[in-house]
Amino acid sequence: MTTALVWFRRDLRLADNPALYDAVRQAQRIVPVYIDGFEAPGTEPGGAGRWWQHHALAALSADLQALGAPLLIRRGEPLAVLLELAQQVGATVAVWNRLYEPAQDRADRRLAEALIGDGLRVDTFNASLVVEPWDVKTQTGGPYRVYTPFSRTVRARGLPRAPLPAPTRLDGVPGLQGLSVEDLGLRPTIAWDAGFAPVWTPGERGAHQRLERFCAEALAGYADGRDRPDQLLTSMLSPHLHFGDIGPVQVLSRLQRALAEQHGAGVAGGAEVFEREIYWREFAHHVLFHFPQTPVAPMDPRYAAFPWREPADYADDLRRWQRGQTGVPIIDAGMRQLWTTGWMHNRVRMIVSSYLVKNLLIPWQEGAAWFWDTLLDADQANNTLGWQWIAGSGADAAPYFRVFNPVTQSQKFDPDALYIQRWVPEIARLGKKSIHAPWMGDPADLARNRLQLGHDYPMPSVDLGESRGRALKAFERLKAG
Ligand SMILES: Cc1cc2nc3c(=O)[nH]c(=O)nc-3n(C[C@H](O)[C@H](O)[C@H](O)COP(=O)(O)OP(=O)(O)OC[C@H]3O[C@@H](n4cnc5c(N)ncnc54)[C@H](O)[C@@H]3O)c2cc1C
Repeated sequence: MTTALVWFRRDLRLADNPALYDAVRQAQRIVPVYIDGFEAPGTEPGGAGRWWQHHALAALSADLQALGAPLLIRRGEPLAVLLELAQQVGATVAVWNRLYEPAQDRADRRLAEALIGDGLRVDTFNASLVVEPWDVKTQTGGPYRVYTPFSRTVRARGLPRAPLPAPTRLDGVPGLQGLSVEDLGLRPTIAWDAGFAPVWTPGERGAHQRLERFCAEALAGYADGRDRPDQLLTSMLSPHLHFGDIGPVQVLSRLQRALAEQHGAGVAGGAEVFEREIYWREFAHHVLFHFPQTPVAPMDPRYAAFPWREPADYADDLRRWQRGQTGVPIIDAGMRQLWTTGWMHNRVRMIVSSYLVKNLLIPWQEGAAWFWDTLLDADQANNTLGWQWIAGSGADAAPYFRVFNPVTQSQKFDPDALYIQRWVPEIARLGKKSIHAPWMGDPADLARNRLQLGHDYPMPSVDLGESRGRALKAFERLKAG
């Protein structure tokens, strides 16, 4: 009788899980295992991510229990844990799904070699990308640095497989002792997570509910509405994709079905744009894998000399940005949405990051670190790509002279100020002319609402025009060398 260890990591699902699928085909007994703290240095989840991990693990654990092979949770060095467990249950096979952060990939390859050296058979699979980073190359044989040719090549290949079914039963090994999800202490001790549960259902079922809602209610309006933070037109699948509650092959296959079942230009256009976003995620993983220094250093080395402000000088501005107290309503709305729900709309992520990096001249790494701790979808590939894109130093980045004007962005993408009203209640009653930029607002409107700037709501610490000019000069000096 063959016994296989199935090592779960960021593939917290039963359906379309190639490692689990393979194990069920080649072994009679399955031991699903999760190893606390398996992450390579630099990829450990932040506070919000740990909350998600807790709940997604609890959901997976219940589902595995129902199938007959409970999730065994252990703690320690993966090599020691897997070897000890293999010996304990007489396993001859270990399987897992690959991860692509460079440090994790290196650690996994070393681990596989060591396990094979100890006589185990090791099989690893792709569960979380359409195309693995080493599977596509430019015509000259190097990695892609530009999104459009990357996505053209990858999309032309189509999906690598149809989604795999979930097992209907599993034969486990009875009597194994492990930790409970609760023992891992993943939930915050200070209750800053109260706003997460009303919005999110981590785990496989929650992911499919999101996807179904998106196809039924949002897909047709996605192409036009995805930039509107006041509307619920994006999928909100990002944390589910990060933790592998669902995989991109499942998402794109469902999209194809929606296209076949629903008709109309809206759906076709929405599916086209949505698919492109999924391929931005693929691109981010490709770039991170081939440019492993990018989570901490600019991809374009010229930017290493960028004249950022010094920490002692920017500490106060950084704190105001983090707390949603900058005095610029769309920025504060976004930062408060992030703190409360663990997620921020993509358009607003671009606006708040541009403000931090360009208007405040604070290094993008500070923003990336805050996002890492507070985003439920914090993902080294996507977060790095997003921040370097905004800073102008990354792959296929926004040109350095593109400085988002938070006021015009706010007027354009939150035209009725519903998003601001929701997240910045202290100014919610201001009229349309004042609410996007109270410091330039109608004094009578402010007085009518008994709103004293600097007292009831902050004054911005920088002038938007001047700070934009300061950033452009700094970028020009850098370019001139
Ligand atoms: C500064 C900055 C930091 C970011 N940090 C992260 C992060 O840590 N984790 C993260 O998942 N996304 C990050 N993004 C990308 C994007 O904002 C989110 O993926 C998106 O807002 C998630 O919402 P959604 O699932 O409703 O997206 P949808 O619009 O429904 O898109 C579907 C999926 O496509 C992928 N996607 C969409 N936009 C992007 C993008 N620009 N880059 C890469 N993948 C994308 C996501 O997996 C997303 O779930 C960041 C963007 C910026 C500007």
